[in-house]
Formats: sequence, structure tokens, C-alpha cells
Amino acid sequence: MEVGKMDENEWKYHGEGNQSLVVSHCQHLDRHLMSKDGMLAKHFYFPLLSLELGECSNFGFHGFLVSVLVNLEFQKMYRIMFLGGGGLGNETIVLFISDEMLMKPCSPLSPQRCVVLRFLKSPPNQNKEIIQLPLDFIRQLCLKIQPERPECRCDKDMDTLSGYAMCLPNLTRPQSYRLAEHRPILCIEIKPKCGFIPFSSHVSQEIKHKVCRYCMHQHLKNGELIYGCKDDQDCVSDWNELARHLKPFFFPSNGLVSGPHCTRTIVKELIQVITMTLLSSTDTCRAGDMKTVPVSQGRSYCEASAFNKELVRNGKHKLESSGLPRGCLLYKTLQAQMLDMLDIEGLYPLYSRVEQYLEEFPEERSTLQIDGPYNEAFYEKLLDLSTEDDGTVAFALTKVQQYRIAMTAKDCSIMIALSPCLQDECSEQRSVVLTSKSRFTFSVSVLDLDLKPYESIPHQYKLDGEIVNYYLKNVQAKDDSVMSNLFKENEDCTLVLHKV
Ligand SMILES: O=P(O)(O)O[C@@H]1[C@@H](OP(=O)(O)O)[C@H](OP(=O)(O)O)[C@H](O)[C@H](OP(=O)(O)O)[C@H]1OP(=O)(O)O
Ligand SMILES: Nc1ncnc2c1ncn2[C@@H]1O[C@H](COP(=O)(O)OP(=O)(O)OP(=O)(O)O)[C@@H](O)[C@H]1O
Repeated sequence: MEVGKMDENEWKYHGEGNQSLVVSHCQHLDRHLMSKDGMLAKHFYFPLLSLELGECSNFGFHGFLVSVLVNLEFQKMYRIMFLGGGGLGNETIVLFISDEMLMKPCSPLSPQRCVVLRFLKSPPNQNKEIIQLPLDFIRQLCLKIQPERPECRCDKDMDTLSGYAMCLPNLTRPQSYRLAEHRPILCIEIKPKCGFIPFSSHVSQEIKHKVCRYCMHQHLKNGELIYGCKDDQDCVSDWNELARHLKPFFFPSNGLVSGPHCTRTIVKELIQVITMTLLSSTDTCRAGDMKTVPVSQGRSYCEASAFNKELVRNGKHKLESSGLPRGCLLYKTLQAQMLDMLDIEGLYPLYSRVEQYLEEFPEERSTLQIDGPYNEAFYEKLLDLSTEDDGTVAFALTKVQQYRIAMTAKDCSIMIALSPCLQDECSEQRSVVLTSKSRFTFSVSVLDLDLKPYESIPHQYKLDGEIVNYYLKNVQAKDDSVMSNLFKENEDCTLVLHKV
């Protein structure tokens, strides 16, 4: 396939976020798609997952289940799944900088590699994965996919003027997967949002020591609950439907699935698989990137998280700070998120220091690599994790760039791709996960590691204030008034005994 001879009919809409729109190549895949009854029609919620994962660790994440993809049909998920209660414990962490954050060589456009094209909604800055496509192809593709785009994303359009796109491997398939295999695929996408309590001494508002940003932010967003087990009946039918789609993966030779017990068994198998893959070891961390930093001494979990409420309900008032397995992707993601060591309140004055310097010496902008290139040299400058401010621009810049990495890690997605395999087919090169009746080859990848822009820092500072103020005014104030009414009611009923 040549860039010059692109045919929009070979590409189909795959999904999109706030900044990018993704199309995947359908060559060789349609046949497979047509032959399987694997479409998911509804949103599913996985409250159980939180408990399973929560039991083995005190994580520090609020995870979204973004989507479940069964046999190449995509379904977006919008509700919150709590992966953990936001605790850190008094451990040390190891600085993780993913190889995937570094630039990679351009991937060739090859259908054998099951590529996706990721269009940025605004023009990209430098990145070697970026290719330029014929404008006519992009215009035709836009028209073709427009009806499939969710309405809430249509306020932004693809950049049809520059012709730029990123060509990436399709991460919804296990890395070892070959198109000729025609195996079914199960893919799960999770957004591990940051759920830990900031440990910086710069935090000025008490509430930030009790409730994490994620929980507070949900109130400011005022979004409508699209799926969240509001209606029990609806929830049961969703679970059953999910189980029906998953059964061939987990119980390939069993009879029909029926009844809540079977559904629960199947979903538990799914949860087990997600847990094992997320906690499995990865080898992307290079020894040269290791460094330790001290973390939280204070409160370690978010009071508002559902995970915390669940623990209290189960009579567990204290979380074990056993920690995640060190080699796993969740651990590494958490480490990267924790590069936000000063909190935006401590970071913003440092950003202002850099800004002031740049106003005086604008020509320094490129030497300081404010806008990249994000290469080895860029990351090497970020290994200093000290939080002692020596008043220099160098210190300020290091903290600013570390914060950008943390923000990127707080907004990435994890894609788990699974495909069933037989025992004798599992070679040493493939990662394999076992369930009670099946075995899968799998891969776990990280998506959306575009470094957050330097310019977003003032916005983050302002937003932080808005999030906290909104929460204090609209949520905590209401909670307080409920408490004070309760108190008044109690007062009314008080029987006062006088000595006679
Ligand atoms: O601010 P957050 O934590 O809500 O994260 C935003 C995401 O919201 P969500 O994951 O749904 O909660 C938001 O995702 P959605 O558009 O909601 O899918 C974006 O990823 C946004 O990034 P950017 O500003 O477009 O680069 C994200 O914004 P930043 O990471 O830039 O703050
Ligand atoms: N390489 C890939 N392989 C398969 N699917 C992908 C790939 N890259 C992106 N996607 C899908 O496209 C969606 C949007 O991509 P991405 O998260 O990179 O967009 P974004 O606009 O940067 O997101 P955000 O809204 O978080 O800023 C992802 O959630 C994922 O489902």
C-alpha cells in the first residue's frame, strides 16, 4: 500500500478522543468480522474489578473502562470503574520513563501490520511517526466516517488542510497476532486516571488532602451518568448480554449460559484476566531510568472514592500498603503520574519563573526544548527528582517538564488485547494468561502518550481552583447542611432532665 494510492474504502472509523480521531485498515479483517457474532450493544460497568484489584493492592487510580471490543466491533464505555482507593503508603518510588514516550521511527504503511491512522484534530508538532496523506483521501474519508462519529465529539473535526496523520500499529490485537490466524479477539481499554492524594506541602486547601482531584472534578463536569447501574433491572440484562458475548472466550466447550450465577462466573473470569494482564511484568523500563523519590507521609486515600466506601462497608477501615508488583504497567503508570510532586499549586510559580526567563530570552526556547524534540536528551534532563528549590530557571524547568510527563500519564489509556490459543501453540515468544477453562495470548500497550503542552499549565492552575471551589460550594456545603439538619432534628428530640 502506497501513501500516494490511499483508498478511503479500505479504512473504517475506529474511535476518537478529544484530540485525535482513529481509523483502522480493514483489509483481511472484514471477512473475520462478518463471520463472528461479537457485537456489544451496550455499556457495561465493572464494579467487581475494583474489588479484585483492590484486594491485592492499594493502588492510587480511578480507572475508566473506556471500551470492550469483541471481535473487532467497538463499543465506547463512559462510566467510572474504580481500580483503587488512591493510596500510596510510605514507600519510595522508581522513576519510570516509558520507551513509548520517546520518538519512534516511522512505521511503514503495511496492511500486514494491521495499522491504524490517528488524525490529530490540530496540526502536530514534530514526531517521526507522522506521515502526510493526499488531501483528497482525507476529505473523502471524513465524509465517509462522519455518520459514525459520536455527536459529543463533533465539535472538533479532522485536520483536512495539512494532510498529517500518525501511522501506528493497531493495538487492539495482541502483538503476536497474525492476520492469517483468524482468531477471535477480545480487547479491553482502560483509562487509569490518577486517584492519589497530593503529597506536596504546597497544597493550600484542606479538602485536597481528603478528596482526590478526580472525584472532585466529576462534580464540576456535571456530566450525565450514562451507565452506572442506576437501574438494577437494566444492569442485570447488561451483565447477561456481556456474559453471552464473552462465554465463547472463557468457556468454549460449555453449554448455554443462563441465570445470574453463570453471568457472574463469566464476568469473574474476565476480571481475573484483566487483573492478571495488568499486573503482569513488562520489560519496557530501562535500568538507566531508575531513581528513587520519597512520597506521601500523610493521608493515603480518597474519602470520596467508591472503593473506600466499599472497604468501610466490608468492615475494612485501613488499606494495606502492599503496593503493586514493581514490574507491572500499572505500577509504572503510577510512578509517572507521581512525577507531579509539587502539585499544580507548587508548580505554577515555577512555570511563571520559566515564562519570565523566556520573555527576557525568547531565543532560549528551543535550546531549553520547551516544545521538544522529546528525545533521549530531553528525558535525561528530567532525572533530578529533588524538590528543594535553589531558585534557578533550571530547577523550575525540570519540575515543569516532569509535571507535563505526570499529566500525560494521568490521561493515557491501557489497551489489553487477548486472543485464545491452544496449549501446544503457546510458544515462548508469546505472553500467555490462563483462566479456568481457556488460555490466551495477550499484549498490554499504552496509548496516547503525546506530551501535554507546556501552554496547558496556566489552564491546569485555573482549573484546579475551579474544581476545589465548586466542590467546596456545591458538594461539601450540602454535606455539611445535611449534617447540621440532622443535628437540629436531634436537638428537637432531646429530653432535658432537670433536677427537682
Ligand atoms: O482533566 P481530566 O482529568 O478530566 O482529563 C481530560 C480527559 O477527560 P477524562 O479522561 O474523560 O476525565 C479528556 O478526555 P475526554 O475528552 O473526556 O475523552 C481529554 O483527554 C483531556 O485531554 P486534552 O486536554 O484534550 O489533552 C484531559 O484533560 P487534561 O489531561 O489535559 O487535564
Ligand atoms: N494504536 C491504536 N490502536 C488501536 N486503537 C487506538 C490506537 N490509538 C488510539 N486508538 C483508539 O482511539 C481512541 C482515541 O485515541 P487517543 O486516546 O490517542 O485520542 P486522544 O484524542 O488523544 O484522547 P483524549 O481524549 O484522552 O485526549 C483511543 O481511546 C483508542 O480507543
